[in-house]
Amino acid sequence: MNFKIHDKLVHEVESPKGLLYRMIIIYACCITALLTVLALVIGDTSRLNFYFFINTCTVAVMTWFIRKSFNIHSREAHLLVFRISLFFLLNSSLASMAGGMNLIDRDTASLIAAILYVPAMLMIIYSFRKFINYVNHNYKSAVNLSLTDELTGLPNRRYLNIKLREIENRLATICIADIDHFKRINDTYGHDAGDRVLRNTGLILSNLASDNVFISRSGGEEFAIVIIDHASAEGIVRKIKESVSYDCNGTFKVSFSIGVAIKQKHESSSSTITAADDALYQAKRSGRDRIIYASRFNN
Ligand SMILES: Nc1nc2c(ncn2[C@@H]2O[C@H](COP(=O)(O)OP(=O)(O)OP(=O)(O)O)[C@@H](O)[C@H]2O)c(=O)[nH]1
Repeated sequence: MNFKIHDKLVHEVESPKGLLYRMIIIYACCITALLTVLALVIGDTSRLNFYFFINTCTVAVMTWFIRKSFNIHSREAHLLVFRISLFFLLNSSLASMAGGMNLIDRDTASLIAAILYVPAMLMIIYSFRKFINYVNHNYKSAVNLSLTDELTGLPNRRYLNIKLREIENRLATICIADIDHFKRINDTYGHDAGDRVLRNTGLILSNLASDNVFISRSGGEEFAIVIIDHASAEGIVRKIKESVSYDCNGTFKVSFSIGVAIKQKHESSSSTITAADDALYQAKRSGRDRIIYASRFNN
């Protein structure tokens, strides 16, 4: 299978194509060399001082940054804006260098440097803001993907574990719902039919989820439901069971067995899950297609 998983948001190109960035390096080197030669030949050599050294270093750093930015592979427009802003900054430094060496009038040099510097900074601010949005957007997508079950679109087991940690000190009702004889559906009507049942169940369940009702696919044909601080949990469980039990075009019937356990504030989520699992096991043992509450429910 030919697929590639990218593990970076922004890629550094191993062998950069195109000569543009090389041309900028050559341009920066040539202009710096030209300014130095002009200063030596027609200018005041006393100007080749610390100020000159600082400017040369700035130009070298700018050129290095431009080279790095051209080595980054991204089709995002803000990267182009960033590259242009770096080029403006480079020229701003070169103008200031020429002014410092008295090769052009200092006021003119300062004006050119300022004119280039202002749009460069605005473009850097713009591209930085866009870059942050780009990173945040991709981060959100990655988090959503890691917490969502691909087949049903419901929260997955990882998300369920996060939810269980969140409700550690809260009163909640936890249900484990399992499709009855799902293997038979797969074996008789094919794996695709089984997948369709799971997708359809996911669709129905996602419509029943709310701020207080968290519904996830915890594995295979099993769904975990967490009802938080809800007085009418019993009614919700019944409604969920009724909604997901249906007749599939007259060919087969989809039914669920559900085990329910109440989590008291001081109880751990994991012990409640175990109690709900035991209740589910009883529901399966006693004929399936039913809701069984863990004995602690009545305590
Ligand atoms: N189509 C499909 N089948 C799956 C998926 N995940 C798990 N299964 C199947 O689900 C079936 C679960 O079978 P069992 O654990 O024996 O449970 P069951 O047949 O529902 O029987 P009971 O739970 O006792 O009613 C297995 O055949 C798995 O291969 C999936 O994503 N898609």
